Amino acid sequence: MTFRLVVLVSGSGTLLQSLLDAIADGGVPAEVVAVGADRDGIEGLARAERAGIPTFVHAYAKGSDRTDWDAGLTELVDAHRPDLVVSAGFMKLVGEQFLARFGGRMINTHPALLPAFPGMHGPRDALAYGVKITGATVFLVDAGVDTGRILAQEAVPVLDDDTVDTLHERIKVAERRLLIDTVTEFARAHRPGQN
Ligand SMILES: Nc1nc2c(c(=O)[nH]1)N[C@@H](CN(C=O)c1ccc(C(=O)N[C@@H](CCC(=O)O)C(=O)O)cc1)CN2
Ligand SMILES: NCC(=O)N[C@@H]1O[C@H](COP(=O)([O-])[O-])[C@@H](O)[C@H]1O
Repeated sequence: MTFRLVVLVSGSGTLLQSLLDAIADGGVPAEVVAVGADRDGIEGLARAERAGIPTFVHAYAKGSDRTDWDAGLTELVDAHRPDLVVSAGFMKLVGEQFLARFGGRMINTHPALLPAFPGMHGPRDALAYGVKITGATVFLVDAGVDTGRILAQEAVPVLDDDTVDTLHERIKVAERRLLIDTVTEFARAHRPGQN
């Protein structure tokens, strides 16, 4: 039985791509059955379309009811019957309804060594603080902002001449490794004796 992944993205989707490549290479016993986004016109969705993977967009209109948005996202994701939801650069917080359905089986990758530098700007905040070591974290999503149980972490050095972009790119190399390893572990645990 296939281990079904729904991946949520908001941007360029390089983490999604690394997962797709690892699956295609036979390194991850899972399938991406859908890719969802909170905005249209992003490279993350184009990557999914090129790979022939169904996509959906569920945008949040500023000022509208966030609970309704969360319920809509829950149904859109649930329609694809995921075993695991992967937030790979998804820039929206999921709420109560989403977590009632997918709590314990939604992971997120974050570009900092949590609990340091949570939120939307991990690399920028680490650079501004002046730390010499930052990193990547994969964790189980809960109701807080980047407070869920940590599953894997990797340290990444900050270099003297780093910009936010050069630092973020170095962190993404670590994030890709952690994400592939974590998804593989989930998929293996789901199919005991078959891997
Ligand atoms: N309930 C949770 N949802 C999500 C988490 C989480 O830890 N708990 N992690 C994220 C990803 N994330 C960082 O890792 C993150 C994403 C978004 C935000 C945020 O403050 N978003 C705002 C505005 C976003 C926008 O500009 O569109 C919002 O959602 O209103 C913080 C951290 C995945 N979801
Ligand atoms: N707080 C969430 C957050 O900062 N997410 C980050 O967005 C990037 C997405 O890259 P990608 O679009 O190239 O895959 C990744 O670094 C991911 O950790």
